[in-house]
Amino acid sequence: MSDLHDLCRFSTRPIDESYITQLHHYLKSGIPATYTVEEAANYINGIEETPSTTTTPLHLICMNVPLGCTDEELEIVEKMIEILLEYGAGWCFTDVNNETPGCILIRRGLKHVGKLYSQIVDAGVRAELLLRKVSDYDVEFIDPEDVEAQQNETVESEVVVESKDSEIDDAPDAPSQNQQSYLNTKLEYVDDALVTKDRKDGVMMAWESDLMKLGCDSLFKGAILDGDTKEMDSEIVVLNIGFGMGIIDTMIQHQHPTKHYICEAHPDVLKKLKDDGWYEKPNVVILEGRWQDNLDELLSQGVFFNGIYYDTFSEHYQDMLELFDFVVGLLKPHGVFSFFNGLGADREVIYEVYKQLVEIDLKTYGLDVKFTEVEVPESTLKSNDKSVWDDVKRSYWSCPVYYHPEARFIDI
Ligand SMILES: C[S@@+](CC[C@H](N)C(=O)[O-])C[C@H]1O[C@@H](n2cnc3c(N)ncnc32)[C@H](O)[C@@H]1O
Repeated sequence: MSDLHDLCRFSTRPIDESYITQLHHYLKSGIPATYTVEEAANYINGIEETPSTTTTPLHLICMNVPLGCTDEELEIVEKMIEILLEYGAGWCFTDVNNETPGCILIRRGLKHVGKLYSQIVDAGVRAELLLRKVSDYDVEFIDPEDVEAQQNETVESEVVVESKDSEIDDAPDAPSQNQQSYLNTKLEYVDDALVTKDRKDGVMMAWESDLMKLGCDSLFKGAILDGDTKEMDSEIVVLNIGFGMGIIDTMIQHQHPTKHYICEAHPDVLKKLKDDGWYEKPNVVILEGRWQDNLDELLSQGVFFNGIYYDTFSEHYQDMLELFDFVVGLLKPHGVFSFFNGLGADREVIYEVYKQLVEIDLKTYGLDVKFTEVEVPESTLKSNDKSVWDDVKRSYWSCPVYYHPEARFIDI
């Protein structure tokens, strides 16, 4: 334990300006804001190997900020967090309990106390935007510690950006991480889920039905031409990307759209579409293959949609950004774009970061996204005795609230 770590434990009260002075002193004297308790312990004990967990000063602050601190003390703690972040403290390092600083605040019931939590979420958004710029411009780092810090952050953030999955133990070529290996993997429809046959990764699960209902309703809101008179479009055309269990597509069919496009890439799912008679439905058009290989054609045909829904598997946030290019070209002026919002959803704080990021990204495409907060079934939380993940190897959800997105062009 170093002096910096001691300071972040708040062993003396009140927490006053002297904390700020000391923090500045340690950081200016060269102690990195990311200096971990594990590194300090190794240093003291003469151990050379790099520790696998990273308990940073930010973790200590979140762990030790007193529950009953005064407003003045809280302001000092917020200032300390601000300073540490300015000095490069990472927002998504994980400690020995696999918790980030934000996770600790949530566990301690401090999510809504002062600005502590939002400071960390904001830092997450900034870090993700910065990392993107760094990768875009291939920036070179001069200080090796900077490289290490960025790499550490990237480890987590790469995991986060998937549309449906994120657990750290997966190899980059695992079906959940790599689209080609997913498409080569056998799938299996079981009772309440679609899973990969060998690993039992959940591709789609019935507990999401209520969320699909929200998605379906959003698509048809894009058919309303005038909010006051409720005048409807004479032709209602919708596109769903990712059939899975066909939950949202069945709901869409019940609304009798003029045309219903379904884009699906996996051969086993396409077989299910055939077996279940989807090819014979008069208003259904099946686009076989990945959306990346199909949507160009729709653009050149001049097809426009009242609603577009996106819910795939084994895709990354970067894929979604590429999809936005098509969305703006394919959506009617009153149209609605929605998607299964599982971005970073296996960790609440990351889920919040991606909620803000996707809002920023959609805005650059002229789309304004509104989120509706929905409580998800308790059975989706792994802490429960009986959970929806019992027979599934990997879970992709661990947040109490779902943020249902509905995006429209900004001036509509
Ligand atoms: C989570 S499921 C969709 C579930 C669906 N929303 C429902 O209500 O049942 C994801 C589906 O997307 C498909 N998929 C994955 N990547 C795709 C891509 N690039 N283009 C089209 N479909 C894709 C998968 O094969 C899978 O059937």
